[in-house]
Amino acid sequence: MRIGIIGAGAFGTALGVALASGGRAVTLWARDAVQAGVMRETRRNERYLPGIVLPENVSVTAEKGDLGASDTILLATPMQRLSQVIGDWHGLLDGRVLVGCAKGIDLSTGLGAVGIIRRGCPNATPALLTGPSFAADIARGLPTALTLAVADSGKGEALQSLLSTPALRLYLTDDIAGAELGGALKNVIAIAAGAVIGAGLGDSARSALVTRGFAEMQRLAAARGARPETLVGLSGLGDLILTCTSDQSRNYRFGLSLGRKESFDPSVTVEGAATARAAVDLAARHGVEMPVTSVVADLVAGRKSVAEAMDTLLNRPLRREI
Ligand SMILES: NC(=O)C1=CN([C@@H]2O[C@H](COP(=O)(O)OP(=O)(O)OC[C@H]3O[C@@H](n4cnc5c(N)ncnc54)[C@H](O)[C@@H]3O)[C@@H](O)[C@H]2O)C=CC1
Ligand SMILES: O=C(CO)COP(=O)(O)O
Repeated sequence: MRIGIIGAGAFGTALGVALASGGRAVTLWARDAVQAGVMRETRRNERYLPGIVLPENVSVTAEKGDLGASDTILLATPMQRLSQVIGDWHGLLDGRVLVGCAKGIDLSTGLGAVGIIRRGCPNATPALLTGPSFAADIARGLPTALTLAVADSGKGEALQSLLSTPALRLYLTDDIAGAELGGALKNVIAIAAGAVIGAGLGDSARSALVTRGFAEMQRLAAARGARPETLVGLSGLGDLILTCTSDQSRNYRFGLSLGRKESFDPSVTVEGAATARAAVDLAARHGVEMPVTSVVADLVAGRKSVAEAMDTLLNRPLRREI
């Protein structure tokens, strides 16, 4: 069975490498025919995943039809592009097993990856692959554990074995809302964590912010029907810890640049920037307080400086912890 992957960026390529190294045949689709050609020739993706060699059983293509042989297709494009990708590919995708790999909340609908897949491809079996994993770690075959969220547990188990390898260990859940929101909101908190460190406010401040940020992630997730235990699992707390503490994270590095008042390459995918805005809207709809997310949205939009954002948080009325 050939696994298809749409999106030959860092994560799509890394998953292709990991699955192929685990013995699966993979078709990796890149939207740029020139990039696909270079990848086929050099067996590398130097722009997005430098230093990694593509195994022979990864076939790189820019032809959509080449994905027709794959019953299971991973969607590895950024969140704010997913709706468009599903629209472009609708004829080929509907009815297949579609695994969303994007972390975020769609700005125009407030939906997560599974919600976008369900809306665009009602006859597909949607799933979400999320959790703590840097593309470079996965591609190097380092041990990684992720959450696979699938509503139908029978289909979920089949997919879990198909996408697990000796180094890539998938844990199954049917809590789609919890998995979607954990992965989406941790990126917003990672921007805040980076900003605090970048501005020189210290590790104690970062820990406070990450913990209070986690409290608001849990509040919004509960309001959206997620199970509390999902938020303390790999897709929530696990990914929050990783992203708020590692320079490998683009969201964290973007936060660092805000804190240091440095510029940041706008072509780099920073999912938490748009998701902060989307989460503020969602929180307002549910009457949930999200002060950290709200100041991140202000920071990203240039409405507040890091100093003003910290003042806003520190001047909130004192309250009980829980
Ligand atoms: N890089 C990482 O370590 C991880 C990334 N993710 C998630 O995976 C998703 C994708 O991220 P990355 O691969 O890292 O981003 P990236 O920036 O490395 O690559 C994005 C890819 O999507 C393609 N793309 C963009 N718009 C497209 C469109 N309309 N149609 C087709 N292809 C399009 C780009 O050409 C590029 O190949 C994000 O939601 C990210 O949060 C999840 C776990 C780890
Ligand atoms: O989702 C990730 C780690 O789990 C990747 O984080 P960044 O998108 O911040 O690089």
